[in-house]
Amino acid sequence: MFPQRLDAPEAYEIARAMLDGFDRHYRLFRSESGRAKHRFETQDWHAQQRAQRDRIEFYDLRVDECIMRLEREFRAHELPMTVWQQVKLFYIGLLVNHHQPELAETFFNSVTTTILHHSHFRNDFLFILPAMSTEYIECQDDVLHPSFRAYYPKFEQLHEAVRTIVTDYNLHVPYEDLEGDIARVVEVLKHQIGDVKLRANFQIQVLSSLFYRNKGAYVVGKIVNSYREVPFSLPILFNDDGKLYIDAVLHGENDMRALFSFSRAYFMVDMEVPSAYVQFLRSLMPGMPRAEIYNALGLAKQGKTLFYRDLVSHLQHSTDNFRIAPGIKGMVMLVFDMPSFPYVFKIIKDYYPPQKDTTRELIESKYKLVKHHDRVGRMADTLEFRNVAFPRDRFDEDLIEEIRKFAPSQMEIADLDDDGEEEVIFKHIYIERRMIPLNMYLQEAFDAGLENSRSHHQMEHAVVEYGNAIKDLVAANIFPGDMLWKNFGVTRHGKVVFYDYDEIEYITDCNFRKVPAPRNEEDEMSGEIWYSVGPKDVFPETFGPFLLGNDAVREVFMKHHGDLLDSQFWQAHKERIQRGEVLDVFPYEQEKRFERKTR
Ligand SMILES: Nc1ncnc2c1ncn2[C@@H]1O[C@H](COP(=O)(O)OP(=O)(O)OP(=O)(O)O)[C@@H](O)[C@H]1O
Repeated sequence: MFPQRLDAPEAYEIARAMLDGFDRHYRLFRSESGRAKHRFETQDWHAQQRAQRDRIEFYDLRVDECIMRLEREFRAHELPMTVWQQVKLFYIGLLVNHHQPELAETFFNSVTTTILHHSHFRNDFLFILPAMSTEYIECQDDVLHPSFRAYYPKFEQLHEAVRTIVTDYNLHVPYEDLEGDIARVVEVLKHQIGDVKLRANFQIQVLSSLFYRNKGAYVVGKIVNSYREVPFSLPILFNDDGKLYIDAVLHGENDMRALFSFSRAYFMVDMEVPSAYVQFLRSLMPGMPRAEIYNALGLAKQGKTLFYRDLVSHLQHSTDNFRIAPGIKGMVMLVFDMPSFPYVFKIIKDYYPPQKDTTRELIESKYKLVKHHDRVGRMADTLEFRNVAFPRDRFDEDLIEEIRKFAPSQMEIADLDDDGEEEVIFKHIYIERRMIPLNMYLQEAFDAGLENSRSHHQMEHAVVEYGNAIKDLVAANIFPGDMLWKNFGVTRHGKVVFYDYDEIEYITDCNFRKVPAPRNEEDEMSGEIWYSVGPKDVFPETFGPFLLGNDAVREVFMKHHGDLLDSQFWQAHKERIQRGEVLDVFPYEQEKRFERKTR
């Protein structure tokens, strides 16, 4: 109901207090992101990774603070709905000319749903849809610092233009060989522009802030010529002498999507108007949902809001049902999907088989670990929802039965909004990108016959990528725990990504051991494990029998990744991590990197 009169005396003050809460959040978020430049310049990689982790918590902390203030000053949970409706109108008024209105609306939703203990479903005082536009936000103060900068060189001035672009970021560290780097960059850019006439609008646009993550800083931009746009990114890294160099030119939508993938840590970017960054990035990657772009920028709550809107809209424009996900069922997770929607939904079961010695809390803590950790392109990010509702009539019966059987505590079926239609409400659910489970991908190749060169290549690719995925995880101090094929998926770009987190451990917490030699014949003949095994003991040489039953798979695996069966490999990495070394894991293929004299 739209209030006819704004007659609640406290409504304006509450709206003001909420916006103050949000503004404080964004100020802190932005300054932490802004400090990434200094951490990069001083090569403080541990601090960079710590900041990436810590920043994820900022949002919930600020929401809690804001709720405490509203309770203290206004006894917020006792306020009637008529007051909240007026608060919302004042809040909208306060958002005129705001630079992050879409984030502030989401903040409003987070605060009010917590205070009112309501589900997200169809509350007319929430921002179910955005009230404020984010189009063209740039303000007068920002004229000197627009979200992106445009450079208009002539073809023969490209070298100077790239030099200006790079030096405009004002990094306080010298380059090892800037002119050489620029020459290499220009060569690739020229190739991308192609042998075409440069039109009057020919320009290079770059986002005004660098994108920082781990040990890299990235220029992100596009070349515009007539109606054609070529997205590109320049990764800037440090050499061993503490000098900078440009490592590659990434170009085209696929390269950009790999850079911004859901399987990597969030970027640190100093942004006054995040929606302008998102709009620019969307023009580089039209196929990437805005939700995932917000996530990649560290604005995960906004990502969640947009994801939910996309899902609701998808439900309105589709007719298929939620069903049990294809593949081998999980022992601790109940997984379902909808064929027309590229995500999977995961609920923690209430009961697990005896070999899974775990608890709901432990499983949640493992998922949280992954959220906070550098996912190095090898672990899928998850969105976490509580009390989320979907239409009952979009569920397959056997899925409902499966949930009733294995996760009854997680599901309620009710008509929430009294419209005569039932909803299925999930207490707690994880959502992540759908991939092809690696066991199914391999099976596809086996079924087509490995004598067929295409299927052989598919099998080989899967096995090599699987090993690469494990090695990247190891570099980032992650032991996947359960390394069976079924726990990995293949993305649309053919990358292998891990998604089963319930047995994940830090490499540094594991003891990598060789299987001891049998003490006697009895030991040798025993089918049982006769030696003592601690809870964190891992025996890499025992991985083989589970993974390598197929001869062709074994051959490829042993050729490329035999070291994974050697405890020494794991132990050496553990020691390296304990020494504090941070390895590079590049969000692009090795072949993309420039040849350099020293590296
Ligand atoms: N992101 C995904 N994309 C596609 N399928 C998935 C995805 N995540 C899970 N699945 C499917 O659901 C199954 C179970 O998922 P998951 O491995 O997360 O559950 P689990 O209970 O932890 O498994 P386990 O029994 O190995 O511990 C997978 O084997 C796979 O078939």
